Amino acid sequence: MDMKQIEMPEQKRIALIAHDNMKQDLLDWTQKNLNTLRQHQLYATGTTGHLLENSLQIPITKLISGPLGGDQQIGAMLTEQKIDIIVFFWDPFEPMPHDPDVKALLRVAAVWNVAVACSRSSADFMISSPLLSQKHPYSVPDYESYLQKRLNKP
Ligand SMILES: O=C(CO)COP(=O)(O)O
Repeated sequence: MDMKQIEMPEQKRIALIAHDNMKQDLLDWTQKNLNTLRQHQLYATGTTGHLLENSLQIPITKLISGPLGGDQQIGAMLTEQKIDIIVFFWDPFEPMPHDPDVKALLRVAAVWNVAVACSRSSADFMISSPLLSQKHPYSVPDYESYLQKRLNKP
């Protein structure tokens, strides 16, 4: 895959998502990191977003609830570079009706080189990174070049 360099803005677009058994963990983590998180733009799936907004008292752009397609909405945003970072505390012990959507989100995040933290420990490393408050050059698939190659195939 041909890649091209683009730049993440200083103010990151951060998606926050947690499955039901992990929501308290995400609430605790966001509370602890509120001063950092409030400097960025926050997005969340429906239920997670409402719980976080009530608890943190900061604005969060809420998408639809995960089982109804929220993971896919975030996945679509990744393809347009509208989300820079995902903190997703998914539940490793509980099968979900929308497991294919969760897998799809994690795959698209890998395709578009999006930073994903799936545990509290990785989220701690991410939130304390100096890159969080800086413009950050990184590479994403070069779609124009990808398309040209496909269209020029014999
Ligand atoms: O199910 C989810 C992610 O897969 C999260 O959805 P909710 O935030 O609506 O609970």
